[in-house]
Amino acid sequence: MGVREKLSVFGDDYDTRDGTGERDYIHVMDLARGHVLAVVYLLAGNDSITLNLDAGCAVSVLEMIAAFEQASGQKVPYDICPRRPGDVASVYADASHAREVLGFETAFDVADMCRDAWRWQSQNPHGYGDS
Ligand SMILES: O=c1ccn([C@@H]2O[C@H](COP(=O)(O)OP(=O)(O)O[C@H]3O[C@H](CO)[C@H](O)[C@H](O)[C@H]3O)[C@@H](O)[C@H]2O)c(=O)[nH]1
Repeated sequence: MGVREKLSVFGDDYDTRDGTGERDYIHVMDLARGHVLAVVYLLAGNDSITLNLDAGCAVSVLEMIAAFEQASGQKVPYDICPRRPGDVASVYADASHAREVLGFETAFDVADMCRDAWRWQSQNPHGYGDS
């Protein structure tokens, strides 16, 4: 925010709810907790398995922009641009395996993600810096 003049939204003609790309976003705290549950599972002597840690639902680019505007109280200026080469319309995962095996559930939603991202960004406008 305040660095680029506008956000480029890569395509609004996908076969999705609003035409923009959909992705399955997860709060970093949920992701970390999922990893802890996985370590506990392995330390209990269980075999290695492959599973998804995710929210299990798709959020579009325009929905994410709206959530970020809500969290920040600021307009996010954007342009609709051509599709980005290689992008697919919608990517989301099946969260049921992690729920059944690890008891994993996400505790945070997109509003929480935007709120926490905005708080960090506001407090660290230039990132972590060099120190
Ligand atoms: O400035 C931007 C950036 C992203 N998007 C859109 O936002 C969505 C998410 O884009 P990301 O680049 O954040 O994530 P992707 O899921 O498309 O791709 C990421 O996850 C992939 C694996 O799923 C690969 O690791 C890839 O390199 C990595 O960028 C897409 O619909 C993309 O078109 C925009 O509209 N504008």
